[in-house]
Amino acid sequence: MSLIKIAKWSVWDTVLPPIRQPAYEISEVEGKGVGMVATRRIRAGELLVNERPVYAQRKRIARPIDYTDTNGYFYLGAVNGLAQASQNAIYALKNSFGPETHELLGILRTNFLTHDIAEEPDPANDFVGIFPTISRVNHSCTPNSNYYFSFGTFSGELRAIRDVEAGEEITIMYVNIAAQGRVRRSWLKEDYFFACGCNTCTVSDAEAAASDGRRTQVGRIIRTLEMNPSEAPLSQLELQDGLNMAKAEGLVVHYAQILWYGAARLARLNKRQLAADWLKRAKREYLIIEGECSPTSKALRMIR
Ligand SMILES: C[S@@+](CC[C@H](N)C(=O)[O-])C[C@H]1O[C@@H](n2cnc3c(N)ncnc32)[C@H](O)[C@@H]1O
Repeated sequence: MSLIKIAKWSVWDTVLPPIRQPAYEISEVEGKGVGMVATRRIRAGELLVNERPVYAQRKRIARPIDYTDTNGYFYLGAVNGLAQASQNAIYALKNSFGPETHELLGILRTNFLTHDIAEEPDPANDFVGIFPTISRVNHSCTPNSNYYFSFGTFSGELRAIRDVEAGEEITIMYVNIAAQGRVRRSWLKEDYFFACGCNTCTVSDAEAAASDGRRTQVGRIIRTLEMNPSEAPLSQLELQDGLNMAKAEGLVVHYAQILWYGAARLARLNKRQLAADWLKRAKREYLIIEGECSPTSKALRMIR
């Protein structure tokens, strides 16, 4: 994708819809730096933030060898060319990396969120960007909100995925939360430098083992479905179990994915009535997690 092509995107003429009733404040959250906290009751599906990235790049860039993590030159060159307001927004963000990493690079790596650069997402060509407000949202292994990148408006969107009470912290997932607790915590420590103390990570050993079992199952079912939903070697019972486990774990996004992909498998198994019911439910769930303009929500629009 060339820069000239990107500069000509009609999306730059679109004005992002204003958020009429702000629902949060950015304030200190004990042991986490700052975070986003609800200032009123929020309903599942409510759009909390929509913003364009102030900086974006390919996730993996080949760098000349004289550009190191310590001198940060490569990134300085790019960021120094941005408008002053964008630079200020970047430098105001948290840096969780130590002194061996250049400050700017530390800030970028602490706050990057992945986004798409084409209508059809290309996992082999991931892009990452800096979204000054959404970057303030902390992690939970059972988050109450979802970060979604809308290619149509080229903006990051933050939506509540369940009802949130005033005073509750707004959270998203930084890593694959269908992984086992031990694995999630090692990723979070390695990439974000914190020990996760969320409700899911601070239960008894017996509860943790049960949760790990359910999450592993949910992860396996989604990976199997994603490859080829209708031909996935999964029975109706396994799909139903996966759905129940996603629900029990509060994994709202995974729950929606099992409904959506699982419906194709159910149709292939000749469970047409159930498949139709799952599509109806998937439609409701995708409106909550991604809003009405996402490709999946659009595909589900005709479902009554
Ligand atoms: C993208 S920033 C989030 C906002 C950040 N708390 C701040 O003060 O700007 C990511 C960093 O926030 C902190 N963080 C995020 N989630 C956390 C959590 N659940 N517990 C402790 N620290 C967390 C870690 O320092 C992490 O590297």
